[in-house]
Amino acid sequence: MGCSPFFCYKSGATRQQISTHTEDLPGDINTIRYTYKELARATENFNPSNKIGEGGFGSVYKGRLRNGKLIAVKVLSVESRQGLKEFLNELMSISNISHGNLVSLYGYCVEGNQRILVYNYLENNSLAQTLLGSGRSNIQFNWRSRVNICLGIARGLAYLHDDVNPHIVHRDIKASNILLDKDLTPKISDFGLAKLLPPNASHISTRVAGTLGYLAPEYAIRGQVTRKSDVYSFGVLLLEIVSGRSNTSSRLPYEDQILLEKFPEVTNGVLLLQTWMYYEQGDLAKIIDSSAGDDLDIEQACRFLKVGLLCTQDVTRHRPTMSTVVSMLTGEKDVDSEKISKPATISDFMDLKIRSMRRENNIAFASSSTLLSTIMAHSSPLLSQETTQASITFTAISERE
Ligand SMILES: Nc1ncnc2c1ncn2[C@@H]1O[C@H](COP(=O)(O)OP(=O)(O)OP(=O)(O)O)[C@@H](O)[C@H]1O
Repeated sequence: MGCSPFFCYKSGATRQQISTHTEDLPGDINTIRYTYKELARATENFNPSNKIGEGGFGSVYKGRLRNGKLIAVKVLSVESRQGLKEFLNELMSISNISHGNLVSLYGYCVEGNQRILVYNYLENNSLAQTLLGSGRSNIQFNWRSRVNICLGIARGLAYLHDDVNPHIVHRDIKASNILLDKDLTPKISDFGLAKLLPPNASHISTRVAGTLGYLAPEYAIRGQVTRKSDVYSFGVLLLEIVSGRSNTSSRLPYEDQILLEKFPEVTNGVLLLQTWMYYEQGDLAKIIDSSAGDDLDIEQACRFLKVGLLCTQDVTRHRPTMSTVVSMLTGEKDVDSEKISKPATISDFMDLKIRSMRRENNIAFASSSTLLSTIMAHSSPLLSQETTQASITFTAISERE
């Protein structure tokens, strides 16, 4: 494990102190600085045919360096101020750490308005586009490969949480941030929202960011970042990998429509509640992806699902640490079923909030935008417009009503 001057706070710089002006870039970033010309050459002038993705940060291009190495070049969109902050954040979060289940940052480029990150190129795209995508991928995720993916992500997160000093909370663990190499080894990517936990701090308060469906409720409500908020997101991801379904998908198989009758307020967290429902009925195997392959080990898959339920418990101390999760996934440690109760979903909170606001204000919301702005005005100051993904669901709730 690397311990950079930044991570040990020897540089005296904290994330908050670093301004977003180019000239104030921290000098102790332990990685290669590329010229814009080099990266333009590698990507054939950022040719659209080399574009492999688009995220909140900007566009991602595939490229080849002069030494033949394939790279992924992430170009920050110029107008994105928030992205600029994330650029510095990502750079500092991962430039000095390395683990087999984290993407490797090769370097960066800062020239004029340009801010670019350069990673190793991962051949098999993200879990969101392959396992959970709409049938465009021809990768077969048999059970063995899913076990390796779940374990790899758990190990990568345990490393960030326990082995790096200060500890890192990723804050945006989700299927589109898990990239796969040619052997389907998972690599955690996108450290734009990562937070460094100061030594001895149990949590830090922050503006809420992240992605709906994976957000731990206490983080969404109070903006408190702890390692347990990542554990929650990991739990959701674990259920998605075993079931092959997205937690936020509104497209449910016909036989599962009953779930929406049972929990009519739910617009996301569907998979979580579905898993809980089958767990209560003693029929957990029903949620396992039917295309998990001939090598499926049903007992192991059910254990993974129980770990997912444990990770998404409402009470944070009932969620295991990531190193315990690793032990439970490998079978070294038993899963304590007695600790499993109904998982928490952010929908519980939003529905409650809407109802209590209605009671308080006696209002019928005229439109989704009125609803959204009223919620924002009444919410904890930590809940902000930055929570763009959450906004979508606020809207969805109001439209359904
Ligand atoms: N190192 C890489 N190797 C191969 N493809 C990559 C790499 N990094 C990113 N990509 C591709 O680019 C896409 C966009 O990545 P990016 O991290 O910018 O956004 P995202 O995680 O999909 O979305 P958001 O920024 O909203 O969280 C990924 O889904 C993936 O397809």
